[in-house]
Parts: sequence; structure tokens; C-alpha cells
Amino acid sequence: MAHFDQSENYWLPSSIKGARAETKKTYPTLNLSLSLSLAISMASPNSVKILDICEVAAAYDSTKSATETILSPTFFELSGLRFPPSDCLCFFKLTDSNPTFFHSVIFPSLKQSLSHALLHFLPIVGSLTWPPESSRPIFVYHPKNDSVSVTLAECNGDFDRLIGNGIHEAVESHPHAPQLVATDTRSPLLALQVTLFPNKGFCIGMETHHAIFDGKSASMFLRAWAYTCKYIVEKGEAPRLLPEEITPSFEWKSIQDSKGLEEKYINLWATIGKRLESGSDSNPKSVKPLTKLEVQPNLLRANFHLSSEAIKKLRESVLRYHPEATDPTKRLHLSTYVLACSYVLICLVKARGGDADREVYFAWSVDCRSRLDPPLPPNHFGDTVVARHIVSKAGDFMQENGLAIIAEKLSASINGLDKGLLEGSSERLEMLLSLGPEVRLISVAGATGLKFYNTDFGWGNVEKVELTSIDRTGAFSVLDIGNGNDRRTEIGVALKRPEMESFASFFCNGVEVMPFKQIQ
Ligand SMILES: CC(C)(COP(=O)(O)OP(=O)(O)OC[C@H]1O[C@@H](n2cnc3c(N)ncnc32)[C@H](O)[C@@H]1OP(=O)(O)O)[C@@H](O)C(=O)NCCC(=O)NCCSC(=O)CC(=O)O
Repeated sequence: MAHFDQSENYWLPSSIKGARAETKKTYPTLNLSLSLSLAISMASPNSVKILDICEVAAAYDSTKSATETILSPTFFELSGLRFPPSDCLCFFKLTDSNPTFFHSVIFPSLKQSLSHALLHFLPIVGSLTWPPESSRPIFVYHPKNDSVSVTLAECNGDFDRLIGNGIHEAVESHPHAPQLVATDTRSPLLALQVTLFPNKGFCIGMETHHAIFDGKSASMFLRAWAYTCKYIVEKGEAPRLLPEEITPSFEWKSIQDSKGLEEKYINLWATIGKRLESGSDSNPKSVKPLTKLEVQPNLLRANFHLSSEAIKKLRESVLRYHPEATDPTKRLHLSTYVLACSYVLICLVKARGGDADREVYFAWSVDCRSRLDPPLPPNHFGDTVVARHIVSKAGDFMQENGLAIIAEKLSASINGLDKGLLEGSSERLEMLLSLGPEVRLISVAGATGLKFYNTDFGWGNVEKVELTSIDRTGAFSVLDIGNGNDRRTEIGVALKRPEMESFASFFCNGVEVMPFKQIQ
């Protein structure tokens, strides 16, 4: 989930008391398969030329209605009504991507397949609007008249640096992300950009509106588009059907609002909008996403990987402090997600250092599809997540058993989801959005199991996925790569240089946060 409270001092407040954690300057390779390159590559002039902005409509289907359709948001969609949009970049390596091949084959295939894929996802071709006479916003789409904006660009920047896991300047990614151009009365839901890096590869950038896309819906759409494109490239025609997993199902009517959440979220956004957009003429019926936070100057971005072996060691380390958890009735939920998030959190808090009494909130998203009663199908399309959080003193994260403390809290929170999944969810969101600089809020974008890395448009699997918007929100990202023994959990962070150096040191050494030496 994204955090965007503009009143907050981002997450590097100058008011930090106490000493910063010691920064190590050497980064030994550990036997935990933590891969990292700390050489900071400086940006070369990264010129991005916009070549065209085109509109792609859904392919014409005579069997479907060509009239305007209205879709009423559920409380889930209303919960994300005005969050700033999410950005995701997918980099594809392709040395054959010379301009001639790109402009005659790749880009036309991407557009053609997009048009066919959109036929399955018609609501995202339309927009979010709030008619003056209506008490609630609506999604409106017209299969023939509506379209998605696709920007075509070319970049002579350093492709290898962008697809590597080394540190680079956070803003270097921004020219590859498109922008949703919204007004108070109408907001598109999806914007796309395709950037050619001549003879190196290309990047597909996607900006998505939180009111309809959660992580699973964004991944589903991306993979459906990729599947369609690969099919067209290989077979010369569009597939009639998509595999079930990426065939969206719109079960919105079956979602019951038994807790009156729709009204609560509408009121919440009216209040938050007024508070955060106080400079402008705040319109309680605005559907425009709130202004994105500025990216802090000199912010760096890097990816870190945890192998399945490293996750296993983290699990063993937690169990050392919780021997009772081997009792099935007291079992901890020590999934890859829990261990990866807990580990990143303790490294982030230690990297920042400061007042041990300061409260640290960790906010994360829960996919409710399988957790509703009755459950929604796994391919349900829409924003179907709610926010959850845990809170602990910074000192807890810094203790030798910090990993065990945080993993236990996160585990208990996940184990407790069965009871009161939606209870207090709007109040919780309001509370999280209202936290001031006296506490620290860390959130996470992405999750394990979202399959962004299983994306192939026909010219090879995606080389690198970047959840770019974390550099504005103070979140870290979590994504899965590979599977089985080759599975890795990719962590993306955007930090100022001193924090990045400390974080990398803690992440790679681990000794400050858990007794790795004992468990090797
Ligand atoms: C609450 C959770 C985070 C908890 O995740 P966990 O992995 O701890 O727990 P879990 O019950 O889901 O899974 C436990 C284990 O079972 C496995 N598992 C689960 N479902 C499975 C399935 N259908 N088939 C096979 N394995 C499965 C998982 O991989 C995991 O194993 P293993 O341990 O091996 O992995 C998750 O359930 C969830 O809701 N994830 C989605 C969150 C989400 O959508 N985030 C994106 C928000 S939007 C966003 O990010 C946009 C933005 O902000 O920009």
C-alpha cells in the first residue's frame, strides 16, 4: 500500500535523536546468497525522447455490446479512490531491438496485442468519474469510444545499469513511467509507455489507478497482455481465450457491504482530500488521485535478493527464539513474505538508527479474494486488498532477537485475519493516513506470489521489474523471482546514500540482527 501524507517529513526526518547506526564500508559476500552490488553507478545523461503518444482501443468484438457501461465500485475500490497511482516498470533485454525491428515488429505487435487483451479487461479502458447528481463515483466505459494512452519513447541511457541490481539514482527510472492525466471529474485508470533502448532492449511502463488495480489485478492484466502478444508473434493471430489464471472475472456484484464500508470510505476520502489538497479548491467529489509526493533529492534505488536458503536460515533463526512454535497449536506463520518483510524492516530501522522509543508502524496489504465468505475466484479483477499494520518500538527492531519479535507480530496478525477481516478497515486506513512525523511509517508494495516476473511478450522473459513508486511513498517492494530451489525474493528499496549504505551492510551481514554465526 502507498503512503502519501504530505505533512509527514517523508521518512528521513531531521529530528532523529541519537546516533545513526554504524556504517560499514565493506560488503562481504555471505553464504546466504544475498546478491548485491554496491558500486553506485552515476547516471549518464539519460535522454528520453517522446516519439509518439497514441491511443489504443479494445479490439472490436461484434458479439459484445458497444454501448456505454457503468460499473459501480465496491467498498474495496472506494478504499483506493484517491491514492496516488502505482508505477511498475518491466525491462526486457533484446539485443535485436534495433530501431527498424522495434518499429516494424515489436511496437506494432505490442499495440495489436494490447487491443486484443483489453477486450477482456474493458473497464480499465474507461475511466473513473463522479456525476454531480450521484452520491458515489462510478466506472464508465465505452468499448468503441474509449482507449488507453500509450506513449512511445526512445532512450539512449544506460540500459545495463537500469536492469542491474546495483544502486542507481531513483529518478533515473521516472522518464520510463507514464502518467495518468486526470481531472477532478474524470480519471483514466491505466497509462502505458514503451521505451526503446536501441540494440539493448525495451521497457514497458505501467501507471495504474489504485481504485481498480491491486497488485494481483495489475499482474493479471500485464501477463494477459504479454500472453496475447506472444501468441500473436508465434501464431500470427490473437488467441480467442486466455488461460484461466489470467482471465479476469468481475464479481463485483457478489461483494456484500454488510459493514457500511462504502459510505465510510467515501467520507474518508472527502476528509483526507480536503486536508492534503488544502492549497487547491478541494472538491469532495474529486476522483483525481492525490498529488504524488516529491522524490527526495539524491535518493538511491537498489534491489537485494534473498534466496530460498536464506529464507530457511531466517526461519531457523526465528524458531530459535520461539521453540514453542514447533507445537502445531502455537505455530507461527513463517512464510517467505513474513520472513522477508521482517528482515527488511529490522535492517531499515537499524539503518536509520535514532530514538529507540519511537514507534514504527509497518503497513501491508491483504488480498481478500480467498478470505471473503463466500470467497471470490482467484482471478477476480478489481482492487480487493485492505490495509493491515503492526506497530513496535524502534528498539524492538534493533534487538538481537528483533527478527523474531517482528516476525512473531506479523505472523500473529496474519493468523488473525480469519477473525474480523474487514472490521475497522476504514478507521485503520484513516489512522495510517493521519500518522504524523513523531512515528515512522514503513509500507510494502508488491508481495510474494504476484508473478510479475512471469512476463514474456514473445521476445524473452522480463529481465527486471521495478515498482518505481516506492521512491515517493517510503515503501519497500517485495517480488518473487523463479521457483523451487531457484526461487529468490527480490527486495527493492529507495534510500538516501547513508541509509542505503547502512541498510546494505545490515542486510548482507545479518550478524547485528540475528546470530547467523550460530546457525551456519
Ligand atoms: C496476507 C499475505 C501478504 C500473507 O502472505 P503469506 O505468504 O505470508 O501467506 P499466504 O497464506 O498467502 O501463503 C502462505 C504460503 O502458502 C503459499 N500459497 C498461498 N496460496 C497458494 C496457492 N494458491 N498455491 C500454492 N501456494 C500457495 C504461499 O506461497 C506461501 O508459501 P511461501 O512461504 O513459500 O511463499 C498474502 O496472503 C496476501 O494477501 N498477499 C497479497 C498482498 C498484495 O496483494 N499486495 C499488493 C498490494 S497492491 C500494491 O502493492 C500496489 C502498490 O502499493 O503500489
